[in-house]
Amino acid sequence: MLEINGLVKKYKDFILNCTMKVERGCITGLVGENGAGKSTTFKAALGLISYDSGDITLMGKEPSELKEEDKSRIGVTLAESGFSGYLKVKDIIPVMSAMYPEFDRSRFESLCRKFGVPQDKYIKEFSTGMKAKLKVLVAVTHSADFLLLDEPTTGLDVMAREGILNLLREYMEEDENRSILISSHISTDLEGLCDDLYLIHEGQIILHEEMDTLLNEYGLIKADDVQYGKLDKEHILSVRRTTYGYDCLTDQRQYYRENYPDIVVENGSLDEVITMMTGGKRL
Ligand SMILES: Nc1ncnc2c1ncn2[C@@H]1O[C@H](COP(=O)(O)OP(=O)(O)OP(=O)(O)O)[C@@H](O)[C@H]1O
Repeated sequence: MLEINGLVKKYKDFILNCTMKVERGCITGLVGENGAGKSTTFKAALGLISYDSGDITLMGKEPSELKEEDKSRIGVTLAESGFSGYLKVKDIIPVMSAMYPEFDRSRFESLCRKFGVPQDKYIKEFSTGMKAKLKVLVAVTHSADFLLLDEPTTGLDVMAREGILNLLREYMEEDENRSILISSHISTDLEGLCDDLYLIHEGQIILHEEMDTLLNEYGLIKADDVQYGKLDKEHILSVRRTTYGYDCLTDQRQYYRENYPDIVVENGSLDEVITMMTGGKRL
């Protein structure tokens, strides 16, 4: 669905260097802290910004070659985009119908009711969460094959977040050929949703792994100074000094459990994997 190879985008004090792939039928997550380069990646993929080098193929074409018909098969939410505040939801319905041949008006209206998005109120009077929900509801109601969702859950409360994540799961279940690329700095959003995860840090992809592997094979070793000294470092990805010794991130927790029964090896949450990869010393 999307292939990015050696994308380089330079700003004054920032360089993005990104290679990633979104497979058909998969939900791929892009996680990273503020300013890591998530939105820049999305904008480049959609042809909204120029880039210095690299190749991008979106649904088989370069972004600049995408025709209106191709674009109508993509559902997009961008962090800083949105509808004019001087419109009401009922005003944007005819616009959506004109733009997207497959726009499903009745589903859109029913989702607006379900998610508490008012149809008769100016968008400028919407709360942050209402605006965020509206963007996702538009993206999922025109039979797109591919959703590119940049921070779709930002500003949503816990219940609304869960509702939107469920909506995305349903969207995928409806057609096995669909795909989603979703970014977030909230790792728990991605943990229960994505098949595949990329971690971006200071413009670089520093980790790419299947979610199952991350959750089932990664682990956090808690070693004191002596234990750390004896530890085989072969499968250690990063290390962080602690008050009692060292925390070590491994992608083979079972190996350490079997070979070092005296050392604590925790499963490690996705948050811990991210913190260790971005804040620890990578080996
Ligand atoms: N138009 C621009 N001109 C100059 N620098 C820019 C521009 N757009 C983005 N940047 C810089 O590129 C870097 C990456 O920004 P980007 O918006 O891609 O990050 P992000 O991962 O989406 O962050 P956030 O989670 O805060 O939205 C930042 O240092 C930002 O200041």
